[in-house]
Amino acid sequence: MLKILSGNQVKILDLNHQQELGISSLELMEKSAHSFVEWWAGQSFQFEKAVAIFVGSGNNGGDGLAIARLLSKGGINVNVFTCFDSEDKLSPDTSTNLNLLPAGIPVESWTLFDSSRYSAVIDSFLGVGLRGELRPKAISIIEKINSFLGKGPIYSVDLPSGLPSDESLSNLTPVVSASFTLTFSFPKLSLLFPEHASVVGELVLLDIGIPDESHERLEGENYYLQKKDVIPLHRRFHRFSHKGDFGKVLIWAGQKGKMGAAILAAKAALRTGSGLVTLQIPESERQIIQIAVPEAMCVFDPVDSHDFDAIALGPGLGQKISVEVLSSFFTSTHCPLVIDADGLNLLASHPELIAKIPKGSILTPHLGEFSRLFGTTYSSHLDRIKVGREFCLKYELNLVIKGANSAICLADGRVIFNSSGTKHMATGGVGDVLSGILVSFLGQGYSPISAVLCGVYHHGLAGEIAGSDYGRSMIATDLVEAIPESFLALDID
Ligand SMILES: NC(=O)C1=CN([C@@H]2O[C@H](COP(=O)(O)OP(=O)(O)OC[C@H]3O[C@@H](n4cnc5c(N)ncnc54)[C@H](OP(=O)(O)O)[C@@H]3O)[C@@H](O)[C@H]2O)[C@@H](O)CC1
Ligand SMILES: Nc1ncnc2c1ncn2[C@@H]1O[C@H](COP(=O)(O)OP(=O)(O)O)[C@@H](O)[C@H]1O
Ligand SMILES: [K+]
Repeated sequence: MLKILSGNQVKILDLNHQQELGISSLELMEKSAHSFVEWWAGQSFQFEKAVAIFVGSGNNGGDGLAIARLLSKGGINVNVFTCFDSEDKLSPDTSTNLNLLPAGIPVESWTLFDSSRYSAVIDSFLGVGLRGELRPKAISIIEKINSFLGKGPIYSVDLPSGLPSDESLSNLTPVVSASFTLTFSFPKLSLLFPEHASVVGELVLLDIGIPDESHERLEGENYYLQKKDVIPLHRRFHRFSHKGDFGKVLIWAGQKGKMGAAILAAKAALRTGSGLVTLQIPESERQIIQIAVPEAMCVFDPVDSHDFDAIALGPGLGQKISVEVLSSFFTSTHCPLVIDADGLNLLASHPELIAKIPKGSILTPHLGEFSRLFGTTYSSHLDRIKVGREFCLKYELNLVIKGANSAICLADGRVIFNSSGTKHMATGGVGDVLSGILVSFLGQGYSPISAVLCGVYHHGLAGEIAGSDYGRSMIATDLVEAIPESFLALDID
């Protein structure tokens, strides 16, 4: 899995890579620029006017100068705007790239930028080298770049200029507001925080040939989960596999008026491959379930949890369950649980129960549920992750902090950011689907860590697949129906 490094570690990563493979920093810069331009070529952009490229004096600026040269070579009209006072200040590779710039490309000071004369802007002013508070001139440059907002797309190279790589900012005014951020090698931590969504825009990760193992050798506990990581985590079944092998799961969900949550979770569990799905629901609501999900069975009284391989608790459940019932359920249950929605709200009201949750269980709060559970309204994702990580280590639980790039805090202390998903998933019931997927993997005998990684990844991928068909009209049911395609995409049968 790809380790997310800090901005400070990038230089060490580059140096190690140079020493091991004999690739110079200049060659790495060239690779970065090539990966940017290749992505650009794949987008088939058609711009009437020129592309403005803002370049700083560090290596981020060097990337921009190499990009300017390559785009110009490809027939694109580019104009370079320098954000430095004198060429003496340039990093060595940036200086080399300035000298390599073809004579025909206009090079002017950033102060001369007139936003009406360009179709697009490339922001390669500041990258991971930003340190401390922005200086007044840098703020003016960022404001100049942002004067282009509303006139066309802004493509930020590595990071939106002004955004520190590892911090959470409460005030985003002096940060470039990118339409796309194209980041090299690994996503910088701050690009994954919801509070920065408005400046990061669409996030694109560009491979520059540094293998995951080179990242792994450096310190850190944050990772980025991709398709290649989850494929080997899947269990393979054979010709003689029977429904018992695929697990018996219980979903304790639903109340009058909220049976949709139970239906979505049950369908998702079945589509993920569960052998047998049983719903624990109020008896008055049984007909809804038996008609909507004929494959599922129903029980109406508390059951013997030993009869199940995994149990999900919470979707649409309401909060009328007594603390005594919940406490004895946790104490008598030995299989791992998935706890979502009202299950989490009940825990928030009775935090003394947390210690009784079976080890390895998966809790899936969205940001609101997270704040309720941890008793404070968090505005910084960095704080959420820190608190979530300590919680998981203390109680040996796994926590999915849901949203774009859901952050998965594992019981072993790692924090894993998911790469799959789409904004079209922000619609009611999509979280219930996740509960069904997760309990299904647990029931199929996946370890809690494999279940949470496979589950969160498939959920996002199914969201992407359904989103590409339905766009903003996508509903949670579409995501359930896309689960089969997400297995096909990973070649899992
Ligand atoms: N493996 C990879 O990821 C690869 C990374 N590569 C690229 O290198 C980039 C990192 O380059 P880097 O280290 O040279 O730093 P960079 O972001 O250009 O910033 C330095 C500039 O910021 C300025 N500055 C700093 N603080 C400031 C402040 N508070 N307020 C105002 N200004 C401030 C500082 O000014 P100075 O303090 O020197 O006056 C200097 O001008 C990385 O993001 C990626 O794009 C690729 O080329 C190769 C592979
Ligand atoms: N913008 C987004 N990008 C990617 N995934 C998203 C986005 N918004 C929501 N999601 C995902 O959709 C699900 C929503 O869950 P939740 O808020 O519990 O919904 P509900 O309670 O309506 O079922 C989560 O898994 C979350 O990660
Ligand atoms: K930048």
